[in-house]
Amino acid sequence: MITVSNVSKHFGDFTALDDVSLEVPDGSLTALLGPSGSGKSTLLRIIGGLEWADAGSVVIHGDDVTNVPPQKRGIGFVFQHYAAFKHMTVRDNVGFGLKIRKTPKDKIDARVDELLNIVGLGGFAKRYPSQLSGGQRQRMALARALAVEPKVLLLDEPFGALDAKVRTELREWLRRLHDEVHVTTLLVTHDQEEALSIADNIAVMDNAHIEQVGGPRELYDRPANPFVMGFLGPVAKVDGTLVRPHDIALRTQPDAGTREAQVMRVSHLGFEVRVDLELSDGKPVFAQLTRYEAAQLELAGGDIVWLALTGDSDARLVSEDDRLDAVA
Ligand SMILES: Nc1ncnc2c1ncn2[C@@H]1O[C@H](COP(=O)(O)OP(=O)(O)OP(=O)(O)O)[C@@H](O)[C@H]1O
Repeated sequence: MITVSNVSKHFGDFTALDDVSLEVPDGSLTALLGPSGSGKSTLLRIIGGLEWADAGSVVIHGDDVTNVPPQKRGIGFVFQHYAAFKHMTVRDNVGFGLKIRKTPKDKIDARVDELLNIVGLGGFAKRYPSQLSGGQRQRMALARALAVEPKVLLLDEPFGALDAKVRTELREWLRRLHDEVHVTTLLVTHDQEEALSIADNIAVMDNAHIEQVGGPRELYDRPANPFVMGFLGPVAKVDGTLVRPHDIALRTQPDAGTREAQVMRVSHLGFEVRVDLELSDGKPVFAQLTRYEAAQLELAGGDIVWLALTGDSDARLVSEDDRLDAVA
């Protein structure tokens, strides 16, 4: 377990972390999720010892490491732009940490072979980093970080510089890798889909604070506040109630509790159909239907429909914040 207690960090008079506490369970893949500038990397770097906290403590597996230098914390790091040794082969890059720890050569070779197989680079040992794709390089970085058997793996947007398709492949690969090696992992990402799809546990950050910690489903279904709700998925606002647009049903007849609206536009997005509407007070709102629901309603621009809120009422929040009138 990593336990962060009451950590604060300032850069001049700017507050990057304000009294932040977090527990990362043993063996979990936990994501630090939040917008740019929310303090995710700063928190990760403080856990790793690359940055000092102004106040608070960091305990890793029972040891207070608050004043321990990074190389003595038992941590593996991977950053967005991985600094590989260009003049060394993949084998030597991955084995580097073991070599400087004076591990016998046969042991290094065996461990590097094992790791290269785990990260799917079995046939690449003799290549140089420049002969790898961006995704392969990041997998090499993971192998190198894992080589010294770290207690904790810290990943700062490890796939951030790769194109969307490779990023999706690598995130699934990371999840499988984690299921295999079980090392306690903290992943910084600003991508809610990435966090929801691979993390066991997500800490949502905003503005130097952790807003909520929970499993993906819990955060999506029971967000603690409008920020978490809006950051994890689309939100529609109907008369001060924030709902997921797929929790809005459209009816062709009024009923108790329904709300009249006019269809402005119907967009077919594959399985999903997005219906943009205008409420009678002129406020925009949108609903997400399945293509089957939409086909049954035969909606077209200009139609008058009635909105009903469906789904779990815990998944709704009440907010008078006008910035959330129509968040796409
Ligand atoms: N060394 C520094 N000196 C001054 N300000 C800094 C320093 N490092 C970070 N900051 C500021 O602290 C805030 C938090 O930065 P941090 O990198 O932790 O955010 P982040 O959530 O990881 O964002 P991103 O996703 O953009 O990396 C930012 O406003 C940043 O400008």
